[in-house]
Amino acid sequence: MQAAAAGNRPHAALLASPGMGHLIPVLELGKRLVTHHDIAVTIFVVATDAATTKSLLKSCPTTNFSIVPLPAVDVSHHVDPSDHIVTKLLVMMRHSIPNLRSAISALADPPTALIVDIFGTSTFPVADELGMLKYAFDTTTAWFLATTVYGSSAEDEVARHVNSRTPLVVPGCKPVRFEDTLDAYQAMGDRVFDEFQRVGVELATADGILVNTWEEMEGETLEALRNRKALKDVVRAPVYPVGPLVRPSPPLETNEPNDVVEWLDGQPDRSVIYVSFGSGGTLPRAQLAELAWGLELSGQRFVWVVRPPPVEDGDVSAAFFSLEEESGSEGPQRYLPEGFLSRTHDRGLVVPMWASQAEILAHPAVGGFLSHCGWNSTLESLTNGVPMVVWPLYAEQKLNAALLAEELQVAVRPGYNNGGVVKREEIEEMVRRVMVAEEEEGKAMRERVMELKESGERALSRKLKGSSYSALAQVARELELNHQRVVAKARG
Ligand SMILES: O=c1ccn([C@@H]2O[C@H](COP(=O)(O)OP(=O)(O)O[C@H]3O[C@H](CO)[C@@H](O)[C@H](O)[C@H]3O)[C@@H](O)[C@H]2O)c(=O)[nH]1
Repeated sequence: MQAAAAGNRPHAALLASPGMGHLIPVLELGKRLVTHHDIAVTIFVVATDAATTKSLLKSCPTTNFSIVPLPAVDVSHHVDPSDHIVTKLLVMMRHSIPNLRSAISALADPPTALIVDIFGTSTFPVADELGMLKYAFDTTTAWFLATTVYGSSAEDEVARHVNSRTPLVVPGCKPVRFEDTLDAYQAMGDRVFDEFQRVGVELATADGILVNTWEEMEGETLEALRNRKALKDVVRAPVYPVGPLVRPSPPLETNEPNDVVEWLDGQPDRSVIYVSFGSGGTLPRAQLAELAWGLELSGQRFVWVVRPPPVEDGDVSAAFFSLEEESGSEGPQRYLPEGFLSRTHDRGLVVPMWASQAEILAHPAVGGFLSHCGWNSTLESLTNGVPMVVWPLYAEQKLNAALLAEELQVAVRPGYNNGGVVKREEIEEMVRRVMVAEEEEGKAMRERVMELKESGERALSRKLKGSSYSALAQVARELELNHQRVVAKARG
């Protein structure tokens, strides 16, 4: 834990739900509020893997920035082990409300705003009780935000979408195909659906919603969230696109020895495809084998972060709460095809469980990313100019895949196969389409990615007063005004 935030500037409490995919963008938002907008920040973190969290703290500001872990809550009596990951997260966050309330109340410098990620909206009443402004931070796309809020107000339309497998038409946005829809909608009738619908309702009560996207990335959807009557009526709160907020790769002087980076140093530029399924993704055993074969047949260099297959084949988010290294010495050999590691040892690196992804994607040797398209991984890829093979697994990832492959055309994706195994030939072909330098398609994708990378940089630029910089500056102004009101009231 670092020193408590203090001083006369506005102070915001940020709340991160479990999982690196939520903690990382919340930390980045906090850093930016401190360094660019002179806001003091305290970040409350609900149970996340301690070792990896520690590694993230190295690049955090040392003043006006504190991190407070909230005590772990035992929700085993409130969720079933088979419940969807989204249900588990939402229940954990709800049961963290008393801890959050006492932790905020214990701060010497009381924060005047609460900013929560999308799983933390149930804590808004704490902000109301303590007279704080309340903001949500959508750590994924504007399209997801529009769908979630609209879907919570149009249950009949969602039911039609699910039952007749027709697209969900969210006003002003690209329609959501059933095949790309949110996990929570596909599970209509299960607990996760009701839990998720509640998020949409709570989101609509925020004083503002920050989104990790930018104007050039999702201009049309952002416009719909702002101006289209049908959506504006359900969203109500102003929407602030503040992205792309991504974890920087460590600056050179703080680099620690890293085997993967050393290996990449020896490879030609843009010759390596990086393969990873985010902080919680795993593949069933049969799919792991096909992926190994596909990579081998593609003839391309690769770095692959591998996790053991889940006990239940369908449980593709199995590693979400547990990133423990495997015990025993066999490691990935146990579940990869026999001889794969020795046949590919001169052009491939298999990394068990976790790799320093931000550094890897920033390396010039990396020319493609096969990813589950979690939004942080996506942004890390785009901001490094790396086109993708997108392989969505759960949550809103199919929506992201559609955006990347069809709308932005910076990725290829497997055909729909109803959850079956993607075959080695298809994997080989996708990898080659992105990686082989002579492929026109790959070249065109790379150019589009570079345009997005540059537009993202412009959006964040303080000097150019870019759109995302200005949106966060507006939020900071609101915090400042509220802070002044609170100070004036306290003085009587
Ligand atoms: O070996 C690894 C694996 C992951 N990461 C980092 O962990 C983060 C993973 O985030 P993300 O790519 O968004 O994946 P998830 O952890 O799966 O993210 C959850 O949160 C995202 C943002 O809300 C959603 O888009 C996803 O669907 C949801 O699963 C990224 O910053 C990665 O760089 C590493 O550093 N090393």
